[in-house]
Amino acid sequence: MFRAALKRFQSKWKSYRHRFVPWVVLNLSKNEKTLRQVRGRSKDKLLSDEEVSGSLLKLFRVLRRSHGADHGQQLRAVQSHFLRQVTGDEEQCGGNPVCAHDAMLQSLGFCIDRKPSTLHFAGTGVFVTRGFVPKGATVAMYPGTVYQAYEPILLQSIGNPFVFRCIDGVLLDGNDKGISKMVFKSCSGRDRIGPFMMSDTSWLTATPQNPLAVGQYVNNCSNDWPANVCYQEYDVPDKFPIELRQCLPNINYSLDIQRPLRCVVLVSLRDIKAGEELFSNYFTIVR
Ligand SMILES: C[S@@+](CC[C@H](N)C(=O)[O-])C[C@H]1O[C@@H](n2cnc3c(N)ncnc32)[C@H](O)[C@@H]1O
Repeated sequence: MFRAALKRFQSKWKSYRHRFVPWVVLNLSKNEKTLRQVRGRSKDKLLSDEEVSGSLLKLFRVLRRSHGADHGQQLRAVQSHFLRQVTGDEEQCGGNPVCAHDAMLQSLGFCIDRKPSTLHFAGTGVFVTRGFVPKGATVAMYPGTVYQAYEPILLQSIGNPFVFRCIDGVLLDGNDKGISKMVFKSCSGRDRIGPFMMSDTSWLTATPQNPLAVGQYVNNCSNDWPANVCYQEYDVPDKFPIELRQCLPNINYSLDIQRPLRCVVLVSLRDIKAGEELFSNYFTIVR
């Protein structure tokens, strides 16, 4: 009898696609109405991988171009920073010489950023701060270390609400503190090809260079606040330009993984205006 109950539990558990394990255990019964159901894995993708690549490349190219301009501008930026301190004027974009948010607005037509959530006791959330997000846009990325289903993550996952699970069991640890942060930095320092880094570590700070990389802070929807974005897996294609991989906020935990890098993006389910908070669905059932 126990075995039958265990089997039933296992098959129900396996049908969940995305889950932040502690959250699901504690809240599933409260939020049954907000479950997202899809017919099969292939039906779950709202955007093709090519469309996701298209948006990322558009942003990354602008970011890299402005970064290239950085070197020439750095001295001027330091001078103007000093001047602003003297005159008391406010700096834009946390003091970055070139504003990542401007690059985002220019390339994607909107900006997102972290702010206290609209929901009580939900901590930080992610908001559209400028521009307009049309339905079916790549709105954010879920940063973090990528663990294959068979790799150990026990230590990093204890009390960690940022461990995201894909349907194939791949895990993304998007925690920007403690041991998770140390692991990401160490893997990122390890992987480089020639002069090129293979990932971006700035999502671990308050001012990510890739402003999309705040998706781990998107809160779960509720009955009053329906989901306006959903998660979608994106395997980085081989042809993704090597010099732009340094903008990707994901890295494999192990060096010798023989499959494309797994990223997860958030896609808008409807048009979203400036001022609105992003809400995803922490529970998706694949039937
Ligand atoms: C992936 S984190 C999201 C970021 C989180 N808000 C923060 O500030 O760190 C998931 C955690 O956010 C909180 N959270 C997410 N959605 C929520 C909601 N609808 N109501 C209350 N808390 C929520 C829960 O504490 C959950 O464990």
